[in-house]
This record gives sequence, structure tokens and C-alpha cells, in this order.
Amino acid sequence: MSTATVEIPLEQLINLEKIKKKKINIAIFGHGNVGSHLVNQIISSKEEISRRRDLDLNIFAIANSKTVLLQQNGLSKNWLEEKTESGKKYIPEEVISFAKNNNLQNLILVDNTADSSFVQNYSSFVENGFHLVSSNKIANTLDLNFYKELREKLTSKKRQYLYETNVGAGLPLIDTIKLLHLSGENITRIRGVFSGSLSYIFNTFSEEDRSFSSVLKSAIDKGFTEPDPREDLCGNDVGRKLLILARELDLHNEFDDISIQNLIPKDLRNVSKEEFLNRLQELDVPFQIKKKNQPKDCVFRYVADLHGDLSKETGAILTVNLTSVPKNSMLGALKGSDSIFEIYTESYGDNPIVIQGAGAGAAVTARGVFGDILRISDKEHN
Ligand SMILES: NC(=O)C1=CN([C@@H]2O[C@H](COP(=O)(O)OP(=O)(O)OC[C@H]3O[C@@H](n4cnc5c(N)ncnc54)[C@H](OP(=O)(O)O)[C@@H]3O)[C@@H](O)[C@H]2O)C=CC1
Ligand SMILES: N[C@@H](CC=O)C(=O)O
Repeated sequence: MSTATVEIPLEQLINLEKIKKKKINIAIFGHGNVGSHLVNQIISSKEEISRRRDLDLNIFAIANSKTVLLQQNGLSKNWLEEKTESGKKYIPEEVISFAKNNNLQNLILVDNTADSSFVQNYSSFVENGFHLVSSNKIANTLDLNFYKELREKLTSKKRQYLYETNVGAGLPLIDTIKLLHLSGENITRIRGVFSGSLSYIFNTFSEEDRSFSSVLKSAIDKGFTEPDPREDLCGNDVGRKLLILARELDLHNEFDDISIQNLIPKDLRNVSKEEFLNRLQELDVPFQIKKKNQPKDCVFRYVADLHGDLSKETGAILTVNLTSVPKNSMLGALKGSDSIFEIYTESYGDNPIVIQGAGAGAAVTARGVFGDILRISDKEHN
């Protein structure tokens, strides 16, 4: 006797539309180069992610330093026009209140500013249930007390803080170092060109017959530099990256422990950003002289180095210097805005693990921030 099977379409058994997707509510601070790319990337991938991963990514707040746009049901493609028309002056607490009043769950704060005062809000966001994602490096490079207190707060509130883009932009660097360290691999040295903008500037300046200021301008226009390019040129941005890596290895260093070669002539260090940008040509002669005096077949690289006795909490030596390296060496062969990180460990001996690729740029950085948002989203339970 044969048994007939009747196929009932899945939609008749379950109303798929009624199955609730996990809604992730995101507040984004900063919509400059990185932030605006991020918003557009999220909006254009939203449907695909909803289909593939059952996640509903909802940006309910977007803010710059002046105004915020709050929308319980998320931003549309025209978010910038809408914000320009109906954005309101705000204080960050209003974003927390909005989330509370509208009973929003699965909250993520994304910091795409370079602001040192904004990070003081992290703690109250965590207190109110927000996870943190940040391309801003400041919170990881203030004093160790701030660093530890923030982590204690995160642990007590069971919240996560991801910042993969703090070092190497979109490159998978922090995660790799974290895993190596947590799994007991002894990292003995990390060395490389950590700055995408300075990589671009010195690769181009070494290869092409152009003035330093014109190359610097191109780096600014391409979105590689910090909002104030002096943060790159004075070495602070690279110093911050070095400190972030040191702290990932549980080393007890402060920013002042780093020896940094500042590339800005003294009389341009303390002027306003506008004046600095108007006087860029004053950099041309000093850098042309350096280039002329460089050994044959060598190129400039701005090299960061974390070495010393990394088995001791205070044993690290942290340096950042402009160095002449042979053109045909690994560092000398860098192209474009590539960064390179050589990670030396006990098991790998003299052959370091090498991570190399675009170390700056708004699109790759936004993609890295997006990755951190998805990592947190996947772990949320509601
Ligand atoms: N560009 C890159 O390749 C990379 C950048 N990063 C990091 O990404 C961050 C953003 O860089 P980028 O997008 O180039 O910078 P931009 O200057 O283009 O954008 C910064 C944004 O932050 C906003 N902002 C400043 N202060 C506040 C505040 N207190 N509250 C809310 N918003 C504020 C600014 O608003 P307003 O316009 O009103 O001032 C602006 O929208 C930086 O921390 C940078 O270090 C990290 C890796 C790579
Ligand atoms: N200004 C930075 C951008 C990323 O952090 C760099 O040049 O690497």
C-alpha cells in the first residue's frame, strides 16, 4: 500500500512575517568620514542581514557635535537631509532617556568621534544597558584608572566593548593579538608602520617628485588623516595605537611612557588647525632636506616598536620614530596607505606573523566598525 504525502507550504504552517527578528538598537555619535560611511553601509545591507541572520539593525539615533536625530523606527536613506531639517540640539543623556522611554532593547553606542570629552559618557551608557563600539581611540589611551574602571563597569553590567578599528582600521589585528595572548602565546615584540596616513605620505613622498605639503593634502582629502592631521604628524595617533596594543598584552603603560618623534616644526605645533592648514608649505623645506640626506636605496617609514621584557608588567619599551629603511625590505616595500604589523612570538621565533593591508580610509574603517556591531548583535539574547 502506498502512502501519499501532502506538501503544505511552510508559509501556511507558520506566518514567517510574524516571527520576530532580533532588533538591535544603535545610537551613532559622529557622522563625519567614518560615521557617514557606516550609516550608509548599515542602511544598504539591512535587508540582506535581516534575511540571512534574522537581525533587524535599527539606527535610532544619529548625532554630531551639534544636533541629534532620534527615530524610534530607524533612519531612512535620506537621513542626512532629515537630520538637517529636524535634528535637535542635545545632550547625550537625552539619547539614553529616549531609549528608556521607548523601551528599546539590545542597545549599542557607536563612537565615531575623535573627541576626548565624549568618552566620559561611556560609563553612563553602559550603566543604562548599552554595549560600546568605538573607532575613537581615546578611551583606551587615557590613564590606566579610567581604563580599568570602564572594564569593571562593563563586566558588572555584562556589556561588551569592541574597538577593532582602533589599530589598523579594518584589519583583524586586535582580535588576533587578543587571541594569541589569551591562549598563552608569549608575544615578544610588535613592530611596524601603524599609521595609514603616514604610510601613504611617506610612500608617496619617497617615490614621487612632489612637495611634502601636496602629498599631505592628498592624504587629508582621501580621509586617511585624523580630523586634525597634526595628531598623525606629531605621532600621538601612532603612540595611541602602540599603547592600545601594549594594554591588550596586560602591560601597565601610560601614554607618557612612549618615546615619540614629533614631525611637526616647533612653531606650527600650537597654532590653530586652520592656521596650520594655511601654512602647510612650511613643511616642504625640512622634509626635502631629510629626503636629500637619506642613504641610497632607502625610504622613510614612521615605525612603531613595542619591545623589551614583555613578560613584566612594566618591562616594555615603546618607541615611535621616522626611520630610513632599505627599499627592498618588508617595511620599505609598503604601498599606498597600507599598514604593516609584525608580531613576534615565542613559538613563531624569528619569523613574525605579519598582518598587512589598508590601514586607513573611511570605507574600510566603517566596515570594521560594522563588524564589531555584528559581533555584539550575534550574542544578544532578546
Ligand atoms: N579615517 C580613518 O582612516 C580612521 C579613523 N579612525 C577614527 O575614527 C574616528 C572618526 O574619524 P573621522 O570620521 O575621520 O573624523 P571626522 O572629523 O570626519 O568626523 C568626526 C565626527 O564626530 C563628530 N563629533 C565630534 N565631537 C562630537 C561629540 N562630542 N558628540 C558627537 N559627535 C561629535 C563630528 O561632528 P561635527 O562635524 O559637528 O564636529 C563629526 O561628525 C576618529 O576617532 C579616528 O581616529 C579609526 C581608524 C581609521
Ligand atoms: N589617522 C589614522 C587613521 C586610523 O586610525 C591613520 O593614519 O592610521
